[in-house]
Amino acid sequence: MRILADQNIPLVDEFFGELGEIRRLPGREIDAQAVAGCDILLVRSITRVDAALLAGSPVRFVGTCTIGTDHIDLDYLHERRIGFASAPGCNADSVVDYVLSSLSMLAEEQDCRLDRCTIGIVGAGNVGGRLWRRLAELGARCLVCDPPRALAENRDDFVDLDAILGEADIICLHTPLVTTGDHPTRHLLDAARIAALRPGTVLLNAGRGDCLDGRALRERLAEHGDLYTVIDVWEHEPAIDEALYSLVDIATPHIAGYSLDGKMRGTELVYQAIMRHFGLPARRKLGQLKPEPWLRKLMLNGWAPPGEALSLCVRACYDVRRDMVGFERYRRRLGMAQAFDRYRGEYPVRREFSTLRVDLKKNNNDLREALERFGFKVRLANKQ
Ligand SMILES: NC(=O)C1=CN([C@@H]2O[C@H](COP(=O)(O)OP(=O)(O)OC[C@H]3O[C@@H](n4cnc5c(N)ncnc54)[C@H](O)[C@@H]3O)[C@@H](O)[C@H]2O)C=CC1
Ligand SMILES: O=C(O)C(=O)[C@H](O)COP(=O)(O)O
Repeated sequence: MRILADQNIPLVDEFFGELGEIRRLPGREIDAQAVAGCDILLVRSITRVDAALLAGSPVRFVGTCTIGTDHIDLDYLHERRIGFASAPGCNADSVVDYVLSSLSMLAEEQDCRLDRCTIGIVGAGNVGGRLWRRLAELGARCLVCDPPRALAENRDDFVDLDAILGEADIICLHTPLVTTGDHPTRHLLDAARIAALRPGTVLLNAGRGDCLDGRALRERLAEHGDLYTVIDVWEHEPAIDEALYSLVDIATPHIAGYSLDGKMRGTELVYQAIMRHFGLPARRKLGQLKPEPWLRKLMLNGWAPPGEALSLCVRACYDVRRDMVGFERYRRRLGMAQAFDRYRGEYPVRREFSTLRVDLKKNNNDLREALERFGFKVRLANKQ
């Protein structure tokens, strides 16, 4: 079989080498000519997969090593009986780590505590659901909006979006981009809702750029400057609105899910789906291929102050400031659009919180619980 893969997908040789010949291209260069001679197409979110790309090609299977599928014309694949797989949940923990790193940083700057905040979560799937669990365990009050789940599961513990806008100190957007049906998300946060945000609200978007009206946000920030914003996903990536970028507190180039663990898990999930589709045994396992993290453990004294020790572990494992500063450095050198893609292509290795083990020399329940709630593994060293 002939396989064409986005060059930013890790472990392609290791997982797919046995299936045939592999060719790699930058995602934005995958065009109709490139797919003309391939049976399996492996993409990430920047390649639009539709009739314009695939008509007349021999492609029999499309895999996207991402959670989002808004770049894929699923109806077209279905009509043409082209097999398809995405990688649900693959990098959900990485996005949650990104959110916790960003919120911890803001909490530190503003001298406030997350467990005393009301946090609105919009979209409670793999990402929002896991964030909800971790924040609720931390003691934060969470208001969660997910109308499709509220309807399907007949639950009454969800609230509507406007209630969140009026009450939450922090609002985290984790919705997919949906343009049809009863619950579309394009400009879910539109000009009216952005105007309704209370001064001082922290607004974070790590879903899709189009879920939020960027122009309205830019106008509010330019006129009032009264929100804290964390924006990872943007309209018109990679040529994003520079004026908005310059007003945002934490601005990153769509890397919330970019841990090595999340990306490799995405490859493995698509590999498993392809082997199932073609009736072949899936012998390769990610466990055999994943490198050891370079920071495997930290040792803390039991009397470490929980707040400080927690933010030290967060920063040691993943400090969102690294990406803000790194992206800005690229932007100055290359200009926005090129910097956006290049930073992602050359993304430094990042590991999930769950890869870091924290050894506590003496038990300290508050610290142990806080670390575990953030996703770190904790071991009591004096019990070994
Ligand atoms: N910034 C990044 O690097 C990443 C971004 N993403 C984005 O995050 C999105 C969510 O990821 P998952 O949670 O894994 O997806 P998921 O499919 O598990 O969950 C999405 C949730 O959003 C809900 N939803 C749909 N329409 C809604 C609406 N109008 N209002 C409120 N909730 C609504 C769904 O019912 C579902 O529970 C992805 O579709 C992708 O676009 C995902 C991974 C990385
Ligand atoms: O998984 C998703 O959905 C994402 O948004 C990806 O993490 C984005 O990565 P790329 O597909 O743009 O490399």
